[in-house]
Amino acid sequence: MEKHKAEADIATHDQNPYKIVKQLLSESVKQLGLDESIYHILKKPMRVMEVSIPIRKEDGSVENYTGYRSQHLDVLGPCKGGIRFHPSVTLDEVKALSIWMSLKSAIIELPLGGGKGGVIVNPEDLNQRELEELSRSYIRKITPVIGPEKDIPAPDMNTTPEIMAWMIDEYDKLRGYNIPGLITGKPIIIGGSEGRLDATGRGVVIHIREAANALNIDLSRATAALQGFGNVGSATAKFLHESGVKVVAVTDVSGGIYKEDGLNIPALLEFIGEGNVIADFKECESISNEEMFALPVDILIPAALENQITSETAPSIKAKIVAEAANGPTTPEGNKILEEKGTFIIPDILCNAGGVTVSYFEWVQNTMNYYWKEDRVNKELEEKMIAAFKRVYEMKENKGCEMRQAAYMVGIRHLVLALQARGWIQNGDLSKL
Ligand SMILES: NC(=O)C1=CN([C@@H]2O[C@H](COP(=O)(O)OP(=O)(O)OC[C@H]3O[C@@H](n4cnc5c(N)ncnc54)[C@H](O)[C@@H]3O)[C@@H](O)[C@H]2O)C=CC1
Ligand SMILES: O=C(O)CCC(=O)C(=O)O
Repeated sequence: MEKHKAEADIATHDQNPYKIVKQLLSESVKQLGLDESIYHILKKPMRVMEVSIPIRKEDGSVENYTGYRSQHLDVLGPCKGGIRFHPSVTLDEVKALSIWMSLKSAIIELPLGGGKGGVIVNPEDLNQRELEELSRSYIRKITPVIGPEKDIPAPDMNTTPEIMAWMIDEYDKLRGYNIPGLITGKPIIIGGSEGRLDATGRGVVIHIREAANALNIDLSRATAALQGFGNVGSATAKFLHESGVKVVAVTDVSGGIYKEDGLNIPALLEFIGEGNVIADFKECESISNEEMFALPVDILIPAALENQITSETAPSIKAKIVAEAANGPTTPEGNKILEEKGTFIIPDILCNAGGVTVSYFEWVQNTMNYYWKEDRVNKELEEKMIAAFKRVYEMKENKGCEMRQAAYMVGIRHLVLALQARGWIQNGDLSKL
């Protein structure tokens, strides 16, 4: 076991998500009164794979892309987590995302570990054939480390059910038979789950509702602004609108739109569903991310990238609730500023856990080869989200800390109990847990 101090190991974190998550792990291990060795166990993924993915482009040239798969810890069950296609993917980002997956599953008490994958690529630079080749080739390269009992990928930024279908098809070809439990977030016709597409956004809005109840905020009079209108952002907007919340601003990579008396969310969903971008939606004012963060709304939802709420953007934020639908949207400096203002933060590892929860249901259905109706999926999702919110909120109240520390402590507590049961921690004093 390494003996050096956690503080020295972390050094300055700037905006590196791996350093940020290590800092949070270290603080939470200390706050739980656990031995520092627990931090040293949790800080490192158990396995990381880097692959090269040469693709023949349409013009005959070959481009060699880099991909990763990080498996953090499988003491609770097989690793699980999405695959991201994005030009800013780094190994440290994928490692951090895999640690967040472990914590997320532990908070929800799913029998799953944490995994995450990524390829450094801008999918907009590829045509459909090249994208399919990249997806199939990536899965071929990581085949030795994945499987329904080892590590189960799923969608994340810029990856879709169609991409999941290519990936599982490639894996099935290599293995020689149909293995639906390999990947979740698949199209329903080949074993996907009802409700998975909307699950992350549905979960985000359940947590917003629980937070609003705790803060005595009437959602039918509340306003919201959203960064990101992809899988997570669009579903979040839909359920917010259905809950009576007035969504006044939305941004995506093309730009942003604002309407003081509320955007027409059903029309916007239809418009985006037809392949358009936010910036082209008519009869609204244009707005930048920075302007949107500063709006006098009740709820602010980052649902795109990491490191959006920073020392620069946080001071202008007026929202009472920040619901982190994205992974890692707030830097430690941004977080400190929000906490000082008394903003209620629903941390990513709790807020966006609806996705992996329904992915878990999909994997269960694949294993049983028996498929649930959407009502059952949504009901069981709701139960798990409410129970997880309660666990984190109670930890916050008991320890007198903020929601983020509470979520880390709930996740770490669950992981530590599994480590102890497996004999990794011999004589640990876990009585305070
Ligand atoms: N898909 C899922 O089930 C889950 C996703 N997440 C997280 O949610 C976040 C979003 O993921 P998805 O919706 O799946 O990705 P997506 O690829 O479907 O959508 C991403 C959205 O972010 C927008 N975006 C990109 N750069 C932007 C910028 N600079 N400013 C404003 N908007 C920008 C894109 O235009 C797009 O609307 C990520 O952090 C992801 O890790 C978390 C849990 C589950
Ligand atoms: O659905 C899954 O298995 C994972 C979703 C994911 O990547 C995430 O929660 O960040």
